[in-house]
Amino acid sequence: MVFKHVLKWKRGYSSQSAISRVKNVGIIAHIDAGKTTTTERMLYYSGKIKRIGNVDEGDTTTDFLPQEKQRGITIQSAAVSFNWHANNKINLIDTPGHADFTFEVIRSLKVLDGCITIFDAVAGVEAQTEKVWKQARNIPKICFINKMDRIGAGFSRTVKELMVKMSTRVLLLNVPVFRFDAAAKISVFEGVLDVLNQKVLKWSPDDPDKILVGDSDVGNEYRDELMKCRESLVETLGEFDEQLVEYFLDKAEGDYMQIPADLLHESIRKATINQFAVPVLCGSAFKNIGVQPILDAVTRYLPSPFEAHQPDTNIPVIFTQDKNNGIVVNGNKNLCLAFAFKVVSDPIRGLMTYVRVYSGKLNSGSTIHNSSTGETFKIGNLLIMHANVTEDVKQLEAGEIGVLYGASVEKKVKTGDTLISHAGKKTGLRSLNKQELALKINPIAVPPPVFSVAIEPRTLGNKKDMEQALETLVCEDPSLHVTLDEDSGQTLLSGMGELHLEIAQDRLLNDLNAKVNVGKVMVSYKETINEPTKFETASTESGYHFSVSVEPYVGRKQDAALEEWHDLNTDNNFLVIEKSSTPAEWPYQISKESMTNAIMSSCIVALNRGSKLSNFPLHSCVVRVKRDWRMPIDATSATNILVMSRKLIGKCLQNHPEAGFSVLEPIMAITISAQQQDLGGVVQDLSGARKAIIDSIEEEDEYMGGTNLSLEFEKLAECQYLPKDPTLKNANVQNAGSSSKIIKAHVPLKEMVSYMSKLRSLTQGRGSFHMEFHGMSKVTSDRLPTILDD
Ligand SMILES: Nc1nc2c(ncn2[C@@H]2O[C@H](COP(=O)(O)OP(=O)(O)OP(=O)(O)O)[C@@H](O)[C@H]2O)c(=O)[nH]1
Repeated sequence: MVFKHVLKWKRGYSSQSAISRVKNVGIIAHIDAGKTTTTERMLYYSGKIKRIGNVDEGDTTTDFLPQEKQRGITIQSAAVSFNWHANNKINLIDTPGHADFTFEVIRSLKVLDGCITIFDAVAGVEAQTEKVWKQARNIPKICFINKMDRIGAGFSRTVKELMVKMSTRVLLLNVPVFRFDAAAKISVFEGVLDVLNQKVLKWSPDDPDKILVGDSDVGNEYRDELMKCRESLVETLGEFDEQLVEYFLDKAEGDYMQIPADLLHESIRKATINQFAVPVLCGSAFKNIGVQPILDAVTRYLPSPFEAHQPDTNIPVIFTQDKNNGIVVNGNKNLCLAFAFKVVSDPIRGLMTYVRVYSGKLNSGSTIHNSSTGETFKIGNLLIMHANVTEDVKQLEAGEIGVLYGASVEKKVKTGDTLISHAGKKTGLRSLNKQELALKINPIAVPPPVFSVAIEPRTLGNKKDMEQALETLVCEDPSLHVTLDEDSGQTLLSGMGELHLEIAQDRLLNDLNAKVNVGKVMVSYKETINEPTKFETASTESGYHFSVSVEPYVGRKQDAALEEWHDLNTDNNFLVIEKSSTPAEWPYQISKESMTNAIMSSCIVALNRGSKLSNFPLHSCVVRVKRDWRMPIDATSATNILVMSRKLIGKCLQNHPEAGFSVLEPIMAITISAQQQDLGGVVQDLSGARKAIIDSIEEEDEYMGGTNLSLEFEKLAECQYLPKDPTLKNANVQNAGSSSKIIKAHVPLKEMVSYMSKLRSLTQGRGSFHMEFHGMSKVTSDRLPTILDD
């Protein structure tokens, strides 16, 4: 397939003006809000696809994995590039909404400059949307209130909830327009009132290409509404934009209707980029209503790579704009800084590494330095992705998202690595100084896994293939973890939830053709240490001396002069190396990084093996290396340190009394929506059989989420002009007599296995729930025997 819009776009856009027309945006929301449906319409209206696919028929562009088509849900983020109005290029990532795939969202957010947040107008602000909104805190957003065609859709109710729950001001760019169907006695959603251009836009329900644009004079029917919306918009912008206030008072003579749309566009753009407020639009993606205005808003208000929040780095750097070279780090126009955010295994190309280039240019065939691993190698080919279709390119420029692949890159780059190269053909990396080569973009935090399954090869001969397939799986999705229990020889695959593991298993068996047996889903328990162990010491005649202890992690009281902290990036464990009396100049032949990496590897293996109490991996522990450590000056390998430190940690754990450890279990925060008549059964089941702690039960209409709601935004929401929600009346007629309640509780994960089917039977399918990891908690003594028996 050839994308004519891609070809039209003039690549090689080093000039400032071209980069400023690129938008790297993500589409985020709770499951089923309509992200993929909206993405599909955007692709259609941009001309990128000729036919609209639908989630329910399994033929959308971005949900192309067989598992996505079968289940009608997004599992992996898919990137598509398209143009909007000739010169604006949008690189869009459709992200999954299910909580089990949160890591997929987090890693996409890391490389995005702006977000479109989608809300289901009936469900309002849902739990996962709140969560991803917080994760995207540095990223400017626009909001789309979708599913306005559904009975019970509440535009204003959702906007109010949005303001209060997300603590944000809103800028209503359009508001819904309804037609009253006298025969059915219901209000039917048919378009929007465009507040800036003072127009009514109506779409034809049967023909996605027809927009029935109203006259610029909106007529008496909508004039009053338009005035109120404009007044509210200008008043909100006026709090932020003095120039707009001046224009309003002087040139517009205090008339909200006299402010030109262009002036408002610029003001909204500044307010959005500075995260003073979020623009809000509405529509129904499924009915093809209100999608084009989202694309206008993306190109007008979301930041270009120039204006976006630049990434956080290990060493402070200065990002500047250069007329000819785009974004430049520390004034070095030849330095290319890129970040790997995803690795995918492709049956033809092998491992494909998705990167975002932040500065300079990444050329195919150039030599790059992976500053996260210290390795240097040549890169092969470069691609730009359009969902599952590829475009070969010679160069990726600052602001672009593309893919590296080829034998020379395979296994040399993993998710979260920083890549550095130099554009100079002759000198290459040699022209970069030590600091530039050590520059790292802060990696992506991997959430802890809560469920596991045991995996075993069907025959001994399948073992190697199994290990390779698991390696590929974890390389693609670092939120999956593989651990090997050395005593039992059992391999465990752990993930974020039941669905996450189900999909991983599907992929393992069907895509990677692993011949394995998979056990039943189990909760991932951990254990922790209650007080520090004794120091265990090893000294050799050849000059090695190490003393190690294991202690509970109680926060990071780092004293940089005395000790160095290293995050083991798993199970909240850390390594602390106390500073020895090493001279300022490192005297040893092996580097400090090699020594540290060897001890870190030992910590991970030894802590994973558990203690005398159980063999659950240790969590929230600190391995401390006492300051009297030393090693032979002329040692050339870190193997001795690796073996020695692993044995010492094992000894610390084995010599510590069993009572000095506690088992930890994952606790989940759950939010259940149930109707009044089902409430008793649901609450009884939760607090009885499931050992839940019920935090609150509230009326759904009054429910506004967490306890830290900002009073300031509650007040602002009261003052914000919001039109009436006529379809709420339709819903009230249909749901007369049944009010919904929201139950919030904390429950051990063990008690929530297969809860969906239980809730269905308790509520006759009317209830729904959302669950997210809250934290690890010590298992009480009454429950411990059952867990250890399990
Ligand atoms: N009535 C109505 N249904 C919609 C609308 N938009 C989406 N849907 C339906 O809502 C369901 C979920 O849509 P998706 O586009 O898959 O939602 P999503 O947010 O991408 O879902 P995940 O990626 O799995 O989180 C599908 O059945 C869609 O047909 C809309 O505007 N109106």
